[in-house]
Amino acid sequence: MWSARRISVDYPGTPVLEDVSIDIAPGEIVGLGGPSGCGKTTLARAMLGLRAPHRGTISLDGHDIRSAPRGSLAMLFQAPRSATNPRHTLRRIIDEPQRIRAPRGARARSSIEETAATAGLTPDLLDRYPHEVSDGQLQRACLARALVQRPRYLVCDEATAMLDPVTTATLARQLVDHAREHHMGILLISHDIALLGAVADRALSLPAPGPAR
Ligand SMILES: Nc1ncnc2c1ncn2[C@@H]1O[C@H](COP(=O)(O)OP(=O)(O)OP(=O)(O)O)[C@@H](O)[C@H]1O
Repeated sequence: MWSARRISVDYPGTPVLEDVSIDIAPGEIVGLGGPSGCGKTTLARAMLGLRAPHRGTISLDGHDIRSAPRGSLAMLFQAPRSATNPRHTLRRIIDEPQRIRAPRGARARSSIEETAATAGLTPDLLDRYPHEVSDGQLQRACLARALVQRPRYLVCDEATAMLDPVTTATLARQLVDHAREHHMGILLISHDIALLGAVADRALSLPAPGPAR
């Protein structure tokens, strides 16, 4: 179980999250909505251990998130072009987490092809550079990069916002299938209520920012 328990997070001079709790079980897809600026990305960053709450705890299987094994959590961002190196092929982009952990090796190579296929990428695209593929194809490479280490939990932060509805639906379906098969929990952040309704097991909403909070 991946949990935030009664967390509060501030940026200097800006209280963002106040007493927020959330649990995500293995294989569960939890939607997170709410108006712009309400703190969805901030909650995701806290859940990933990238921003410490000033109150409350974040844990993975009951242990503090800071001791989570490397590769157990992954994140898929909104804009693939700003999340990838334009000088690297898609193959190298997908391989990046493994290159950091275990340089070279046949096992890594074969899992790239496999993971790319899971993310809906055909092998002929793997030797292309980001400027030679569409946004949707590049986002699939980012998804493959996120999945290549078999994370136990994944955050998707508006990850389909720049894709057309058909590509979004296909990508979401592939992601859900993967999550079910590998018992991977997903925190799915989106403004798209229809997407959350179609894909999430349940959805939460953060309140609007403002003095009333
Ligand atoms: N690094 C930062 N420093 C200071 N304030 C920040 C920082 N990052 C975000 N904020 C502020 O925190 C609040 C919540 O931002 P956050 O990005 O978490 O909201 P969000 O719900 O994800 O918004 P959106 O739906 O527009 O992406 C906003 O008021 C934002 O301006």
